Amino acid sequence: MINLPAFDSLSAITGWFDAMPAFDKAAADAARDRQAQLTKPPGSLGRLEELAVFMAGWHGDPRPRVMSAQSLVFAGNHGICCHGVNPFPQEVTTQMVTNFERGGAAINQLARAAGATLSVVALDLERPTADFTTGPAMSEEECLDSMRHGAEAVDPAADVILLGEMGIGNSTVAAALAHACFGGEPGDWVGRGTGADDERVALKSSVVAKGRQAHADATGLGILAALGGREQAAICGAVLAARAARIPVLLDGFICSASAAPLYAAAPALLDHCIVSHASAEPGHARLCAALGKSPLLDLGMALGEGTGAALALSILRGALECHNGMATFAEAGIGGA
Ligand SMILES: O=C(O)c1ccc[n+]([C@@H]2O[C@H](COP(=O)([O-])O)[C@@H](O)[C@H]2O)c1
Ligand SMILES: Cc1cc2nc[nH]c2cc1C
Repeated sequence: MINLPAFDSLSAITGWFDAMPAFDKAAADAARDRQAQLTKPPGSLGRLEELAVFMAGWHGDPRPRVMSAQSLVFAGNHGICCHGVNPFPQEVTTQMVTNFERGGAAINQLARAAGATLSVVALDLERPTADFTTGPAMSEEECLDSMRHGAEAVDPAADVILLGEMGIGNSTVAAALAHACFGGEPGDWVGRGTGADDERVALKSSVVAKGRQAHADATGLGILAALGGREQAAICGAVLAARAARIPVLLDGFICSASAAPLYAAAPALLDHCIVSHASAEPGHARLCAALGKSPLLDLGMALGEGTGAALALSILRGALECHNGMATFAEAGIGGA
């Protein structure tokens, strides 16, 4: 398990932030130097070059490798489903967890294809969070407990962590988190999720507006407890644990990015070791990525969740590191530089 102080209170967690490991600039500079010597025109591997430098800085190693990749899917249920924000019934969360366990979901195929292990963590599915329009979704203790579960699930031996989620109704939760962290109108963050029609989209906006009204004073990790769900809290715990162990993180789509937003609201540098793996088809994701200062790696028109975009991004990351470590330099290949 990764060594972190006890998850005693949300304010105590905020106190850890300054002591979290930072990017190793010397290792990143050495990786950048190597990129300049590889047998290609400078910059011609585009984002792959940035990925290699990013991995070097977080691993503290100019020649970073991905020997072990862990995909983590957190599942939770949500009190706001009582408003009818979800086209699919809430039981689908548990049914999909069974599907993950039997190997039948998209993430099973994509994690295997990308060479990642898959761990699924179901968080108290029989006991949905509370309806955030009338009170906090989670008590501080409930929120801390889910953060702890998320942190404990991270494999300290992993070289990269892929985060994903499953939770019927959580596109409304994600919109509420993004709205509370970054402002704007509820409609800026609400989308169709698993297939809401226009009427249901309008209902989702009104639920998000009521949630914000009910928790207007919430800031930072207080937003996570007030408006989030257990899988969102677990994602935050996993992001913190990965950071403590210098393990880079691939965040999945809209829901996963919004889940991490309260950490950004508490201290923007806390997401420096995270990459947004793909641009979700949910319309609020572009705005959310801009607010987080992240540029998604892929854009495949996907909006599934489960960590599917993160699994696909792992293959890109592997390609980047194969080039970084395996290519010859101009000197080695006897090719004249520019
Ligand atoms: O992360 C995304 O980009 C994303 C976009 C739309 C839907 N989802 C998934 O769909 C579920 C939430 O949708 P809904 O309609 O029930 O709020 C949840 O299980 C998410 O994993 C995920
Ligand atoms: C079937 C189904 C699969 C999912 N995977 C992630 N969210 C989902 C939502 C539904 C409804």
